[in-house]
Amino acid sequence: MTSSQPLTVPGYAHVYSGKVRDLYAPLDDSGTPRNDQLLLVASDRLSAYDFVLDTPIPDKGAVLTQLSLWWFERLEDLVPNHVVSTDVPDVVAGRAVLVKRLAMLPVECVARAYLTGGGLNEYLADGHVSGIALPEGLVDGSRLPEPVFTPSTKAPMGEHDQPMPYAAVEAEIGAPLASRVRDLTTAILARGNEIAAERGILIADTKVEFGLDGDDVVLADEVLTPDSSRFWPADLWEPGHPQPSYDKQFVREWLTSSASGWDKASGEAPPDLPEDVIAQTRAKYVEAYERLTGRTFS
Ligand SMILES: C[C@H](c1ccccc1)n1cc(-c2ncnc(N)c2C#N)cn1
Repeated sequence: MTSSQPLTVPGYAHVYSGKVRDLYAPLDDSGTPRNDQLLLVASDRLSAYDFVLDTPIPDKGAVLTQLSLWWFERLEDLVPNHVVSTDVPDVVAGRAVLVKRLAMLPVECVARAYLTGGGLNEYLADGHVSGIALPEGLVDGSRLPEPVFTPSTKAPMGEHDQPMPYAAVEAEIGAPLASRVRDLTTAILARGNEIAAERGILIADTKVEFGLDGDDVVLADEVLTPDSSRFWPADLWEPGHPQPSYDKQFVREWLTSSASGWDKASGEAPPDLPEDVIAQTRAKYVEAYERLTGRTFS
């Protein structure tokens, strides 16, 4: 199998591939794809600087899948989720989840507890983020008084999501649903930080996706993973400059060092990662999982 062809999963038909995850549909007895469930498969692929690196990070897919399942359990009092089963084919054991197929809302629901990235750029331009006025004097990494909802569009693969004014969310999905997903998104991040901070991790921001099951709003996709969120080591938090990434710092530092021979501005794909960077990055994913869940990754 070349890296460009999706994995064959017995009993499932490939539906879609994202940067680091793939979607499959279960087949019914006649071999026809069912329309009531999906299989979400997390790969070991890692995305950095808008490139999907050729070098996989062993067990990344499994660690992030198990972490997301742990968070779903801890968020069930806030919102139901789409998980149906973790009984999946051996070829994707531990890194796939059978989920209920939902009518997905066309909004990337982002909440920010700390100011950085695109939110910081918006703030520096006019003191607001997503149209919400923030206190003066904030800098890169500043903690916000409370999590802020900063939705964006669902851009096609390879393009960047665009900030979506709250009024546009209301126009798209209606005011009641917009209010519901805003409140849920900020509550999920607040809950995540309550738990993560006790374990030495700050979750600066997160992206969640919701779908509808009839009239019910259901939490979908993955939740509070280092792929959907910015994880920062709490002991290194220092507002005023870019914070080190909990999980991607080794990759970023090597890729931007002279050792890689890569020029980020060149537009060329990054080189393969050396074994030590792969091992260190794997260890950080496992460490984040074990610190947050208190479980041993196996
Ligand atoms: C963006 C994301 C994706 C995940 C994994 C790989 C590529 C894309 N995605 C999720 C759905 C989706 N559709 C219907 N029901 C659902 N429960 C879900 C979910 N989750 C569609 N796309």
